[in-house]
Amino acid sequence: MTTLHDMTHECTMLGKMESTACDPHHDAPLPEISGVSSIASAQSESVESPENQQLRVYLRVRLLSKEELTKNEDQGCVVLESPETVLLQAPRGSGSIKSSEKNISHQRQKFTFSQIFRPGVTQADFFEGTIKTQVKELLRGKNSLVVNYGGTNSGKTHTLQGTSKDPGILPRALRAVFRRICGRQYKRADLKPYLSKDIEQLDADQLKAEESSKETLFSSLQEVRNTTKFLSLSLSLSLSLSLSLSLSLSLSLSPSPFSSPVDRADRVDDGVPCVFSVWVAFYEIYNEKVYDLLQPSPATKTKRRPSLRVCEDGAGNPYVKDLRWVNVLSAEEASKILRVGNKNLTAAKTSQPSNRSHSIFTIKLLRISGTDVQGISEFSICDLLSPERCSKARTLSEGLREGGNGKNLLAILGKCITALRNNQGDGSKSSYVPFRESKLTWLFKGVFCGRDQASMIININPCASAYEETLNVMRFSAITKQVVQVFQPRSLESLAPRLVGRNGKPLLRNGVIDDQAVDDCLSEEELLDGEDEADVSILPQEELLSLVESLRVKLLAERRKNLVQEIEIRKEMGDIMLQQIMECEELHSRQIADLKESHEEKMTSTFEMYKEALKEHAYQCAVEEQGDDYVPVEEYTAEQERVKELQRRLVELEQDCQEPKTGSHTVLTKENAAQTSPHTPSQDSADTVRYKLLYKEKCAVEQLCGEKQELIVSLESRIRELNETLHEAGESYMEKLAEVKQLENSLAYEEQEINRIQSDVAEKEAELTALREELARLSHESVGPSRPRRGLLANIKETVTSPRNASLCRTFRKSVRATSTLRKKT
Ligand SMILES: Nc1ncnc2c1ncn2[C@@H]1O[C@H](COP(=O)(O)OP(=O)(O)OP(=O)(O)O)[C@@H](O)[C@H]1O
Repeated sequence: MTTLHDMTHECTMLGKMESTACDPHHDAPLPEISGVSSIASAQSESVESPENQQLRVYLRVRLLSKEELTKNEDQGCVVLESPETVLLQAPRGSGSIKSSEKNISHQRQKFTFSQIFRPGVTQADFFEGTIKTQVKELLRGKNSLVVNYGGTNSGKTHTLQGTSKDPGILPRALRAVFRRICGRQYKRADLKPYLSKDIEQLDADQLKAEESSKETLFSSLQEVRNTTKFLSLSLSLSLSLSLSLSLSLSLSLSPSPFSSPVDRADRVDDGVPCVFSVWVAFYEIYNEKVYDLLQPSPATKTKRRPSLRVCEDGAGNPYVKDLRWVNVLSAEEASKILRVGNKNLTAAKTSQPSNRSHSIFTIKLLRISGTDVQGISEFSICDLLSPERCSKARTLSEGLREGGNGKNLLAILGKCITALRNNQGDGSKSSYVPFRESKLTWLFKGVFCGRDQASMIININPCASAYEETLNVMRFSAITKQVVQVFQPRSLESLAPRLVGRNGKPLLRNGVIDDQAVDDCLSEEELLDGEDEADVSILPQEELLSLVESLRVKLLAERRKNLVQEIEIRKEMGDIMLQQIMECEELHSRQIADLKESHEEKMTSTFEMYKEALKEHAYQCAVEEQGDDYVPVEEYTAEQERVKELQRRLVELEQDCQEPKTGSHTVLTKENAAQTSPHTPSQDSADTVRYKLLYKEKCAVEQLCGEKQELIVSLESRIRELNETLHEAGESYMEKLAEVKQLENSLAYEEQEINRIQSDVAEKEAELTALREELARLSHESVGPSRPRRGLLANIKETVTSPRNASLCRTFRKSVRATSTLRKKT
């Protein structure tokens, strides 16, 4: 019962892990069981030092075909900057360019990867650089997952399966496994994987059935029939070989790429005397339903393929119930299984064209020592459906079923990875990792709990026409790249596989058959089967019956306990999810209210702005229409006020004017009345005095008004006179101004004249000086015998002495004098 208790405890631990994902700072030691084998302790060494490593994401860029090159698909959309960095550049005319014309950063996006493989990389180099280490780890007992992802026509199949001449990573992984276990293969298929981490021991009948079903599976392959002769020949040869020679049989059966000589260094040699058994399974997840690809497709289209359930074992490890596991003895056999699965996959696709799915190929490796299974490890390769196909594949009803319920696998995968990344951020947060939302994430929850290794291969197509899809794929991969995987210490209980009977109860303990466990197994069988219970009753052993009874009670109690725990866990998860949903809802409603408020404010201010603009526009239009006749509103209002004031004053004045008349009239009337009606004398005299006073006042006011009127008239006439004078003065000023202008013009003219004359004078003076100099020279020459003057000299003499020239000089002097006088005047 110790084992049962430990399992329950671990189940609770897993439950916690599930709701909060893994806590990288969780150091609490997990329960251990005593008496573990050497393999288990070897594993515990690595357990003690958890290894943190980033989820490795590899990028492979597909080679462009000749056809694509002629279609000008190579527009440099994918630029490999370094072995880790790639730059995506939107091609001309793409949607990205159009939508981000203003934002250059949208046109060029950079992504980093663990490693980038150039288009020309060989399949062998790609395998060596990516998952080879994971395959090695499989042989050391570690579970791992490889996710192959990419857009349509991006080379996913080429990367995963390749061709017979140039195989992809999956055939190479199978080959590597068989190469490494070469010579240490467990040839019998009597130890079979059961549930998630357990082993079922097959009896002779089961073994026969297993072998015949494998035969049937292989015979379903068309090509197997074609090569039967060759295989039977090889098999007969192999049977005649000794055991050591038969180790290389798998290689001799393999096609050329698999026939390389066995590398001894590659073999597992850890000093532990154990052998290995390899089992494979191939299944697909389509529309959240799991289908076994090793089960033949139904013959008729109307018949549906049976779907399988995903369950969890007692330790909380998920597994596909009733999945077919096939024992393979060579890489060639494993490849055949792959081909059978592919065939069924294609058949399913043909029957339903939209039926595209995520397919998973799993290798389970059993490490056997004697009759004891020492360890079991798993290596899965998942081929994810391309994002475009994913959306195309979903019809309306499927979309409602899948998308409407938030069951889009890629979205969930993204959510799980994001939650895992958040949890690994600073360790303070613990987001809920929703791996149960999809079958795929549930099946590989070990990865999300940080127990198992994982890597991702991203395939991209560098064609310009595939740019948008490539960008989406890269964005998805960008989430995964940031995840740091933290390998949690595992309980040794979970590491040690258990040999179980048909009922799933462990039959082995520390390598020897546990009689008690076998008894328990039988008893449980009886518990579950009423008919068998009747058989027990005929057994003579009373003790056995009482033991059975007590075990039944205990089993019931345990089941109830498990159920309560499950309910509690579910409730806790439900509460957390509800809380998160409510928080999200509250946050969203608050955001919506804020947005509404701000939008309303913006709308009001915009409305006011438009109102003002409209008013201004109307005003401008009115001004333009009215032209000179336009009177501003303010002026018009002021004018109206003035008119009102004048009217009021007019009324007052009229009243003022009427009152005295009425008064005098009243006086007169009263005087008449005094004559006619009998009044008291004192009253009459007071009234008379008052009226007289009023009359006097009225006369004084009238006189004052008259005077003022005269004054106004005289002032007005004065103003008129002054205006006239001003007008006259203005006119004379204008005249004077015109005269001044005229004078200025004439002065300017005179000045021009003077300047001209001055320049003439200067010229003449220069001429005169030259003549004088000439004269002096001539007079100097004339000291000698006088010679008759000729030409110019004779003329100069005449010019100097002639009276006409003397008068010219005088005129010149006069004009100079006049000029200087005029200058003085101005
Ligand atoms: N690295 C490569 N080198 C050369 N050719 C390649 C490479 N990768 C893919 N191809 C070729 O490109 C074509 C498409 O590849 P593949 O069928 O593997 O794409 P896919 O992503 O699986 O397509 P699908 O969308 O149908 O799933 C094939 O003709 C394949 O041979």
